[in-house]
Amino acid sequence: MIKVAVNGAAGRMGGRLITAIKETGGLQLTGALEHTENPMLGQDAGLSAGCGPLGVTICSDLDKVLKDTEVLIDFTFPEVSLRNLEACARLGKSLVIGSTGFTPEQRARVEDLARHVPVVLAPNMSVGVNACFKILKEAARILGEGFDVEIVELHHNKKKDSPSGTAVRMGEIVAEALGRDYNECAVYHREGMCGARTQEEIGMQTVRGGDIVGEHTVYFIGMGERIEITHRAMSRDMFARGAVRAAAWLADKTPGLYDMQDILGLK
Ligand SMILES: NC(=O)C1=CN([C@@H]2O[C@H](COP(=O)(O)OP(=O)(O)OC[C@H]3O[C@@H](n4cnc5c(N)ncnc54)[C@H](O)[C@@H]3O)[C@@H](O)[C@H]2O)C=CC1
Ligand SMILES: O=C(O)C1=N[C@H](C(=O)O)C[C@H](O)C1
Repeated sequence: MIKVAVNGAAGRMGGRLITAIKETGGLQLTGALEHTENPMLGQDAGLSAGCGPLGVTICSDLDKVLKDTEVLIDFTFPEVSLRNLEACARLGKSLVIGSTGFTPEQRARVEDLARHVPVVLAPNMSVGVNACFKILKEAARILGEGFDVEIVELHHNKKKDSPSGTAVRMGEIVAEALGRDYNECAVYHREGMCGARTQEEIGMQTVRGGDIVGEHTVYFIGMGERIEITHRAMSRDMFARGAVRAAAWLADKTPGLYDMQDILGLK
């Protein structure tokens, strides 16, 4: 049995992760962690997730949980995931990070710490989105400079980071395939007499509302024709199943920074 714990256990993803661990053979839930102020502290993690009692109490003692855990799964915030990665590096534990919104400096710190322990960092754990990443690279390569690229993402009204980690990754993939630097060509805002779009820019648009789980469309807009590559998430379960698959995959890996493309054999 691979011993797996979840950080952010009472969150939207936390509940789905606990359910996915319960439903996956060969994995055992060894801990459910939450913020010290979370009202679900002391509750059974399975009851909180809605999948029946599991005998694991939601707590905030990271070091205690890590002692009896091989892989931690963390869907919270970049600052929290980084702090937990430092603890994992200290104690020799593996970490799957689903949190999004990392700054370049935070991402560099993850890369640094991943020299000591195995880490998966992926803005989207779904098979469908990772297939889109592959398709986008090929589409950008084929379509080249003659098509304007615009990316639109839609998410629920509680999402804190913008654009989504997935949309940024899509922008990076397209930019790289076109020989551009994403940080230089991404345009997040257009208002007033801002002038015509340049050929190089990649427009990044964000929509927030209601309970949208997550939608991403990359538009390749040419003269007289347009290609739209869209992924729509209908529930959070496939993100959770992807993360749990990543945790099982990571259990026997050597230290290093991996992503879902490694796990799915897409590299
Ligand atoms: N990589 C992927 O496939 C996906 C990534 N995400 C990302 O996962 C993250 C979480 O998303 P949601 O679950 O929707 O958010 P959420 O806000 O519902 O859950 C976050 C949980 O983390 C807890 N938390 C905050 N600080 C903590 C701390 N110091 N220690 C322990 N727990 C702490 C909160 O109390 C909350 O329960 C976001 O960054 C989101 O973008 C979401 C879905 C899929
Ligand atoms: O916050 C979310 O909900 C999601 N976040 C991820 C992202 O930022 O890309 C993945 C998914 O779209 C859901």
